[in-house]
Amino acid sequence: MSAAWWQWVASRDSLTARLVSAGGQRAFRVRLLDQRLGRPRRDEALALGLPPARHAWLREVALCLDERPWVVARSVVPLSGLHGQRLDRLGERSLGSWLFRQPDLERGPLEVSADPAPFHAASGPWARRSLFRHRRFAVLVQEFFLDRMADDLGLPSR
Ligand SMILES: C=C(O[C@@H]1C=C(C(=O)O)C=C[C@H]1O)C(=O)O
Repeated sequence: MSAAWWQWVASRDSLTARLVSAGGQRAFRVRLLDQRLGRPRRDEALALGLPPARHAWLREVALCLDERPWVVARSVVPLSGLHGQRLDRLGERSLGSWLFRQPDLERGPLEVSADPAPFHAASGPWARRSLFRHRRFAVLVQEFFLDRMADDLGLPSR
């Protein structure tokens, strides 16, 4: 991985905040692609330690700068840790801006891959995921960096 991509992929603070800052004059927007109760994929259930058929809250978004998606993300939240948090009300507000305001937030190790997003057609160089915990609330956040981000920021292709 190039050093320029490492800066993005290995960062552990809010990606939303980093995108806003890197975007400069461009307008940041979270575009909601889908949110529903459903079955996580097998690898997601494993990462969360959930029994295979257990339903979870699924949220898929595109993080856009001037309406161009730079990152697409899919988050999976086990229902057992949801106590009154209305994630469906989040809508087009960033999950990160809520998450990073929570006290006692813990973030697990980042897992990196070059897998394409299974829910979006645009391709990209890198993907990563990590588990956030805040008391009993847990969310697996999976972020797929897209080629468009590399083009707009003049980053190397990988
Ligand atoms: C986890 C963060 O939030 C971002 C916002 C997301 C959303 O709104 O669904 C999803 C993934 C993240 O990239 C972050 O800012 O680091």
